[in-house]
Amino acid sequence: MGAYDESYRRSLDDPHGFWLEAAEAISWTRPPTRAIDATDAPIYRWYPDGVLNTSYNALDRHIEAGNGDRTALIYDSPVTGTGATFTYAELRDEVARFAGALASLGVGKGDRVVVYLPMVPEAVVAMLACARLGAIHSVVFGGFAPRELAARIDDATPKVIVAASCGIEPTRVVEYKPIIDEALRISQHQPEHAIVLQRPQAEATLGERDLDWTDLTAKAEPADPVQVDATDPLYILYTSGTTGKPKGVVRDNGGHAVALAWTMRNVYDIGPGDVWWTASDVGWVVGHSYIVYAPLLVGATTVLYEGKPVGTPDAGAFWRVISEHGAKALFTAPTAIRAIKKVDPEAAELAKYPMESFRTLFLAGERLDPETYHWSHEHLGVPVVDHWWQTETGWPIAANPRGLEPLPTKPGSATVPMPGWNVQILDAYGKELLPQQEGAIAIKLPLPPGALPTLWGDDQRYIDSYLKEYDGYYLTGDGGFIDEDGYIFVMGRTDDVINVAGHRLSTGSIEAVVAANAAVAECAVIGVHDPLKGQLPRALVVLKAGASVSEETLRDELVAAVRREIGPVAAFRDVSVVDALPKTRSGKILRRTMRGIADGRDEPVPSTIEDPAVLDALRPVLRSQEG
Ligand SMILES: CCC(=O)SCCNC(=O)CCNC(=O)[C@H](O)C(C)(C)COP(=O)(O)OP(=O)(O)OC[C@H]1O[C@@H](n2cnc3c(N)ncnc32)[C@H](O)[C@@H]1OP(=O)(O)O
Repeated sequence: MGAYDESYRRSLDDPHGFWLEAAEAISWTRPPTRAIDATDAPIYRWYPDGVLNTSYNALDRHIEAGNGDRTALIYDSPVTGTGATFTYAELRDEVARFAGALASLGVGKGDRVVVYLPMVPEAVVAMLACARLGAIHSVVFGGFAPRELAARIDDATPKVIVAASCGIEPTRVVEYKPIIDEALRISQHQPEHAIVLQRPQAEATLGERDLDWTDLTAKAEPADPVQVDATDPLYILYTSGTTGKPKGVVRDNGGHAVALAWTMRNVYDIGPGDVWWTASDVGWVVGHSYIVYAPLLVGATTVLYEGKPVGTPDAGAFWRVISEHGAKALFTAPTAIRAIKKVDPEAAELAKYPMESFRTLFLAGERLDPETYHWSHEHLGVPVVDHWWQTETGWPIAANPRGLEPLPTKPGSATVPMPGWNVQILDAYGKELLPQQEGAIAIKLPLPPGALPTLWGDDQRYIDSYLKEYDGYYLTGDGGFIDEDGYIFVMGRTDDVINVAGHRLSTGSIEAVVAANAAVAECAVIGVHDPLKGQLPRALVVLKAGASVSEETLRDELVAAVRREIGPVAAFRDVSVVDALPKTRSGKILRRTMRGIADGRDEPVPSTIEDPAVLDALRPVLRSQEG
C-alpha cells in the first residue's frame, strides 16, 4: 500500500489517531487529548479540550525556534511600483502592535472585526492581529459593492471595521471610503470605530468614528497572544449561497491550524524556508488559507501580490514574480492562466525569466479545462495539479498529494480524496452510486478538522443548507463521478451558484437586482460558459406589459444596477429581452434546462413543462454568444 492509500485509509478507520498525530505539528498551550467531539452531532467540534493561539503558531514559535530572521512575507505590488519584505520577527512586531491598537479600542476575545483591505501587508497584519487577541475577523473582498459589505456587517456585527482609503485596479483607483460610508449608512449595525489605512493614491477624509491606522498603531503597546479554545472561531468568511443572503462560514482555531499545516507538507510539498506564492486575494478562502495562514504556520515565505496576471504591466508578470522571489510553487485559479494564454499564446514572456526554483503549479477555484491544463504543462514543464475544494471546506477535498506521494494525473480529474474526506456520489434518493455513475458529490459526516463547523449564528441554516438533503452527509453542491481508481471528476454546480473568474456568485442575488427594475415583469439569471472567465451571468428578462424601454437602455440600467448593488466582480453585461420564460406547471422557472441549452448540451425537457413552445422560442437566444 502506498503512503497515500495508507494515510487515507487510516484517516477514515482511525480518525482520532490520525488527527491527534497530525495535531503534533502545532504548538498547543494545552494539547488536545480528544480529536473529535460528536456530542452535538451533526454539529461536530475538533480538539474539544485543546488550547492554542493561531498567531503564536504562525509567528512567535518560529522566532522562539531561532528563525526570526527568516523571511515571512514578500509584498510585490506592480500596481503601486512598490514592494517590501518582512522577517518573521518584523511581521510579529507589526501584528503585536496592531493587536495592541485593536485592544485599545476594546476589541477582545470573541469580538468581530470586519476587514476591508486590498492586497497590502496590513491585510495580513490585521488578520493575524485579530487571531492574536482571539477576536474573529471577517474579511470582505474589495470588489463587492456597499450593499454586500453592509449585509456582512449586519450579520457579523463587528466592533471595529478596518479598511484602506483605496484599492488599486490596473485602470483605476477604487476609493474605499465612500463604499464604507455608504455601507454603514445602510447597515443596521454600527461598529464603534473604523480604522483607515491611508494610501497615497487616494487619501480619505476621516469622519467622527474614523481613526488613522498609523497614528493609532504608533501609540499602541504590543499585545501578547491570548489563549483560545481550539473550537473558538478564528474567522467568518461570507460566501454566496443559492439565495441573496451570504452565508457566514465559520472557521475554528484548532482544526484549521492542524489541517492547514498538514496540507502544506503533504499536498503542496512546502516546508520551512520555501517560497510559496498564492495569486488570489485575501478576501477569498484561498487567500485566507494559502496566502496567510498555511505558509506561515509551517515557517515558509509567502508572497503577497497586488497585481493581475496581465496588464501589470504585461503577461510575463507571474513569471517575473516566480523568478524574482524564487518561488517553489504557484497556486492560482485557471482563469488567471487563461488570461495569460489569451495575451501571450506562445508564452514568449516566459523565456525572459529563469524559473529554476519553480516545481509545481497548483490550480483550483473553478473547473480546469483541458486546454489550460495542457498549455500550462507544455510551457512551464512542471506538474500541473488540479485540485478541488470550497470556501466551506477551507482546504482541498480532492488533490494530488505531492508531498505525501505524487500520484499519476488524469486530465479532468482533481485526483483523489484527501484524508478525512469520505467522498461519495449519491443519486436523488441518497443511494451511493457506483464508479463512473454521475450524481451529487456528498461527504460522509463528520467532516475533517478545518472544515466549517457551522454558519455564523445560524446552526439551523447550516443544517438546512448542507446536511438536510442527505441524512449523514454534507452536500457539496457540485456534481460529478468517481472512477474505478477512486479519482474524482467534478463536473460543475448542481444549484444556482455560478463561478465567474473563480468568484462564486449567487444568480439569485443578481436576479433580485434585475427584478427590481420598474420595467421588468420577471427574469431569470443563469451562468453560461465563457472561454476566459469560465462562466458569465446572463439575464433573460420579460418586460411588463406596456413597458417602453429599449433593450439597450434596459441593459445599461441593469448593468449599472448590478455593479452598484453587487459589485464589478459580477462581470454582468449580458441581458436579453424575451417574450416568456419556460416554467413547470407549478410555476417553477426551468433554469437548469436553460443553462444546459446555453452551454450546448442536449438537455432533456422535463415532462412537467407548462408550454414547450416557450422553450423552443428561447433556444436560438440561449445558444447565441451574446443574448
Ligand atoms: C478553492 C476555493 C475557492 O474557490 S476560493 C476562490 C478562488 N478564486 C480566486 O482566487 C479568484 C481568481 N480570479 C482572479 O484572481 C481574477 O479574476 C483575475 C484572474 C486576476 C482577473 O482579474 P480581473 O481582470 O480584475 O477580472 P475580474 O473578473 O476578477 O474582475 C471583474 C471586475 O471587478 C473588478 N475588481 C476585481 N477585483 C477587485 C477589487 N479587489 N476591488 C475592486 N474591484 C475589483 C475588476 O477591476 C473588474 O472591473 P471592470 O469590470 O473591468 O471595471
